[in-house]
Amino acid sequence: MSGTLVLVRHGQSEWNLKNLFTGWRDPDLTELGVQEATAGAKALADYGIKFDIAFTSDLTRAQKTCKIILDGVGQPNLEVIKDQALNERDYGDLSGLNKDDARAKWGEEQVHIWRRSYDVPPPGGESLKDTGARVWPYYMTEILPRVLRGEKVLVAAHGNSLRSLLMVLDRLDSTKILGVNLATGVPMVYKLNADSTVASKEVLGDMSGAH
Ligand SMILES: O=C(O)[C@@H](CO)OP(=O)(O)O
Repeated sequence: MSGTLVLVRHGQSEWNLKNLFTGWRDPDLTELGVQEATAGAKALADYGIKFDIAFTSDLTRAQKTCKIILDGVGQPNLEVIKDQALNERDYGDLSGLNKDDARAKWGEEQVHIWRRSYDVPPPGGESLKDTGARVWPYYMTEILPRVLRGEKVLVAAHGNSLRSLLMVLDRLDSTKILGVNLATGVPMVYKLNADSTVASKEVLGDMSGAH
């Protein structure tokens, strides 16, 4: 067994609350989002983990979640690497639109395909496959080598950038990933084998309400 990889989706953002497609737009966390990140931090503190390094995206909601977690586990000064490779999937022309308005305009099924399918991009945006094409190489070159060296690594990122990583870690194919939703602020603790496969996965919280 080698190191530990902790993945966490940012807490609720202002645009999650307003039900808007967000993508690369940069809203802040809501008060609830701060509470969710704080609860995730407490779960990790209770778990007893001390990180060696943290990664986050170029977006405020993930960076703040990362900071809240590091403060909560007593590591406020830990090095944090920020990279847009971990950004949310770019929602293109849908960015800033209301998700219910989009359903009324294009239909429930089309919107679900844009939101959760593997390889159908929203107009002008990235599919999950496109997102993976930047997340996976970044994971392979920057994150995984540290885990394989035995480090404990935090990744605070986004629903879809993390879904693309889950396809690799949980061996989910393009059909199975369709039904996967991540709750905000709930840490997923992976222990990896030396060959980079998953030895164990523990979810520190409730994923059931995720949508
Ligand atoms: O709006 C977004 O960028 C994402 C995450 O909130 O939405 P979805 O759940 O549709 O992937």
